[in-house]
Amino acid sequence: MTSNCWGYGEDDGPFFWHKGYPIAQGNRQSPINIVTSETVYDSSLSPLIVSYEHCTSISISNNGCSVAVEYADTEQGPVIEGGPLSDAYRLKQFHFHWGHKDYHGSEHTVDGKTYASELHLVHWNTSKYQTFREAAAASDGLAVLGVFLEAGEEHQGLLKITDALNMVKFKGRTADLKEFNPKCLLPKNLKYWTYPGSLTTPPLHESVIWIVFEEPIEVAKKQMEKFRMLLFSQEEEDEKFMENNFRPPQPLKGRQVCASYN
Ligand SMILES: NS(=O)(=O)/N=C1/NCCS1
Ligand SMILES: [Zn+2]
Repeated sequence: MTSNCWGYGEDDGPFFWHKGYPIAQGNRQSPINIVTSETVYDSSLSPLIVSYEHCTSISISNNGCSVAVEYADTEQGPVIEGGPLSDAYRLKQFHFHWGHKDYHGSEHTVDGKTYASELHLVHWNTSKYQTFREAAAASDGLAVLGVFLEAGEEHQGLLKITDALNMVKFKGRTADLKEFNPKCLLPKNLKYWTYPGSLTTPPLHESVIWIVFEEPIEVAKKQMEKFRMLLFSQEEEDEKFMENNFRPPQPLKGRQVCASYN
């Protein structure tokens, strides 16, 4: 399985990834099932500080496995710090994972419960590393915020994203998306779980400090349906609808999941 021939299909999906990426069977893989009765309240976890005031989003694109909004890599960019983080981590991009139907689609699960989708806000450690690429391969290089999406009321802040999806229907398409501040996509309550894990897509680097919010955000069914009209395929290829682009939970291998609340 070479670098760019992985996917979510029957013959290139998550159960095959270990052939090209042996780390898939490593000791700190993600996602995981969060067993709430086994999480441990860590009173040393300070509040997470989300400083998204200067949000220079650039574009929204269909990269063939998800839809991602990219941010400019500038000193004044949006950052997170505090919580389980020892350094400042700068927002690089955010993207989503979702299912064929609303009952599944998230990557992390909570006591076995799946959600319709999961938003990942991907940040990199600019205190210790020079580039995202370098950070993505380092054990403390990335911090990803995970937000669960469940079907319910229309999400006003997400409208700017779901209304732009028709411009990036095909793999490889990119469209301008300026000044989008993703703070509106975070839940009201920032209680979270945190644990050491990995990218959930190849190369599956074990470089992520995961921060998964307990409270889901609500999005309308029609907004979820817009994600499902995206395609894994390019314009001139046979249509393959982009759905079920999630990796199932991986073995915990003795890791401790900490809770920011008691
Ligand atoms: N889903 S994820 O956020 O863990 N995976 C990624 N791969 C490249 C950038 S983020
Ligand atoms: Zn992701």
